[in-house]
Order: sequence, then C-alpha cells, then structure tokens
Amino acid sequence: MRLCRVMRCISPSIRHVADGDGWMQTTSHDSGHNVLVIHPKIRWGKFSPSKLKDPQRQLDEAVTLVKTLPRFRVVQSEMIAVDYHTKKKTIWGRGNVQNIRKMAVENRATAVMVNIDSLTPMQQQGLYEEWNMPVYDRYNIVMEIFKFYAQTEEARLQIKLAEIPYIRNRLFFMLSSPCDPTILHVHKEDTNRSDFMEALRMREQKLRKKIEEVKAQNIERMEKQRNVYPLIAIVGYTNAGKTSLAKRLTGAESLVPKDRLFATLDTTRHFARLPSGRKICLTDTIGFLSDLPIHLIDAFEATLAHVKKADLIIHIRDISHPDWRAQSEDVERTLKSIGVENLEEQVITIDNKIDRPEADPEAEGDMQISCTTGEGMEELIGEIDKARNYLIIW
Ligand SMILES: Nc1nc2c(ncn2[C@@H]2O[C@H](COP(=O)(O)OP(=O)(O)OP(=O)(O)O)[C@@H](O)[C@H]2O)c(=O)[nH]1
Ligand SMILES: [Mg+2]
Repeated sequence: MRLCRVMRCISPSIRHVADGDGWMQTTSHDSGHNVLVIHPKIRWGKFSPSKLKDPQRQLDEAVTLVKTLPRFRVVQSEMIAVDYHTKKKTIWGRGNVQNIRKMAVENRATAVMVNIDSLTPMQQQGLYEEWNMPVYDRYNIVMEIFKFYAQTEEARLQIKLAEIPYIRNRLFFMLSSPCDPTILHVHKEDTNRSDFMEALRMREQKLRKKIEEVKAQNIERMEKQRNVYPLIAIVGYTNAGKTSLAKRLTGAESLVPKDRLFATLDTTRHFARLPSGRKICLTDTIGFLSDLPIHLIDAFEATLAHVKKADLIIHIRDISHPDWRAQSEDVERTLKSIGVENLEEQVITIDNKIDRPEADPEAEGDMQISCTTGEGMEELIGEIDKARNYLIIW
C-alpha cells in the first residue's frame, strides 16, 4: 500500500490505486488540464535533432498528442531555444524558466508539457518547484493516452510494464535525495527504499511472466497460421492509415479508422483472399512515434512479435504529412530496434493519402495509394500476391 502512495506522488499526473492482484493505474484527468506546451529547440551542438525534423512541426505534434487526451486543453504552445542539449536540471536558464512560469500564469495553465522524450526525475522535480504545477514529458502523455484507450489485457499488461523503469528511476531519486513534500505527499520516514524496490521487482517479474505467456501464445498462433496463410503486418507512424489499409484490403467491419494519434493500441488480425485465390492473414498494429524512451517499445514486445514474425511487412507512410520523411526514418529505426534485420527484403514501402493536395509528389515509395479513393489498391494487391517472402510455397 505504501508503494501505491509513493507512486501516486512520483508523477503528479498519475493516480495509482491498488487492485486485487497488485496495481491498477487510473488517470487523474477527471477534471482535465489546461496545458502549456513548450518545445525546447536545441540551437546547435551534437544533440540537435535530425535535419528532417522541423521544430515547429515537433511542437505541433506535441500539441496534437496533448489534445488526444480527453479533457486536456492546450492553452498556449511555444518553442523556446536551448543551447547544446536538454540535460540541465531546469532545461533552460533562469530567465526562460521564469518566462515560462509567467506564460503559464497568464494563460491559466494547470500543467506544463515539455516536449522531450523523458525528463529525468531531477528535472521533473526542479521544474515542478519552479512552476508549481505538474510537468509532463512525451512519455507521460503517451502513457496517459495508452491507459485511457487500451482495450485488451495484452495492451494493459504491456503498459504496466512500460511504467516500471520510470517509477524505479523516480523512487531511487526520491528516496536518496531531499524531496519536496508537496510533490511527494509522503513523509520520508514512511518510506523504505529496499521495500519499494523489492515490491517493484516482484511486480516486474510477475508482469514479465504474464507477457511472456501472451507472447508465446501469439507466436504459437502465428506459427500455426503461417503454415496455412502468409502473415502480413501493416506498420507505420501513428495516423498514417494502417487501419484504413487493413480495412480496404480485408473489408473487416470491425476496423474503424480514426483521425486520432494511437487510435489502434491492440493488434488485430484479419483475412483476405488475393486474386490468385490464396488467403492471407493481415495484422493491423499500433503506430510508431518518434522520441519515445526505448523501454516503452521494449515493453510492447508481445504486440510487436506480430511484426517481427511477419513474412511481409507493409510500411505505410502518410506522404501528405509535412514530416513524412522524418516519420519514415523513425519507423525504419524502430523496425531495426525490434529485430527486423533485412528491411529491403522484408518490407515494402507504400505512400498513402495521394488524394490529398498536400501529398508530396517527390515521395519515392514502392507504390502510391489512397485508402480513401482506392487508387493504387489493385496494384498493391497484385504486388502482395506476387511477393516471394512467404514461407509457404504457392
Ligand atoms: N485523405 C485521406 N485520408 C486518409 C487516407 N487513409 C487514411 N486516411 C485518414 O487518416 C486518418 C487515420 O487513419 P487510420 O487508418 O486510423 O490511421 P492509423 O495509421 O491506423 O492510425 P493509428 O492507429 O492512430 O496509429 C483517418 O481519419 C483516415 O480516414 C487516405 O488515403 N486519404
Ligand atoms: Mg490504426
């Protein structure tokens, strides 16, 4: 129970309540938040982002992420430059930190989101002390979205596992340094580091065991199916059109494309018959997003097994998005990080949303399609029919 109280304090935005078998997280946004979104734009130095990433669009993406949460409103968004890196305790110097506080007060913000992958515990506390309101990073916001929208037990287990390193980091910091009781809501003497660490370790072990079982079941099911049908996984940056493509190819009524980041959190499989008469099994998957801590992706191992084990991976890109090149680079990096080694042989790259006026005519994917108008769909189906990656011989 004590761990529960501490966890609640570590991230002021997240409320944790104990459930029967350990923990259940609920989000604390019953009344929502008015959020000030700040993107720290690194001016120069080796930590400055890839040239493909436009800072204004990174800020826009952060705003969209925050708005994905029900009852979270963005009251203001700003880019504030920082030199070299974002590792300082308060990220910016004194002047900028005070300016942000002023901006938050003027806009009646109740929380600030700093658009970096993950703030260190020291930064989160330092900024909380400066601004006196909850401070979110990309990881926090994405976790809140996942918690709010996840439907299946598999997704929930993976989300709980993804939280552990984050909590562990904060526990370590909290119990080994002087801490502000207004953040922690707990007296230091109430806490005992080794108890908490042990409780976390047990929790992690239990979750890993359950996820391992789910993963083994997924793989067993896939291996069985693979003897009968080729397995095809659709991957891509969030909102690229994965669900729309799966729906187009299979006609599955249950698939509902949505104009929302992370609309799909749970992997689903659907069947289709190709012109040659053969059946394929198509998997719609969770979208990728740039700048997320690696442990978050690692925690989704069971879900991503569908991708790793697929005979063919369709990487769908929204080429009407101004940042499609950077998004494409991020997806390829994530695929490599989950163990897809031979991108050239295993992946076909499809440019989607060509019906939109913003579609980039210079995109050079293997094929161009529109899931909305159906353009290019016949050619794509022909290509899938012809692909020679499949383990079963046709
Ligand atoms: N104009 C246009 N819109 C499209 C096209 N394909 C998908 N969309 C729209 O793009 C939005 C996202 O589509 P989804 O299929 O849900 O995208 P997704 O990749 O599954 O997204 P997540 O599950 O959130 O990662 C929806 O509003 C779709 O209607 C297309 O070819 N043209
Ligand atoms: Mg989807």
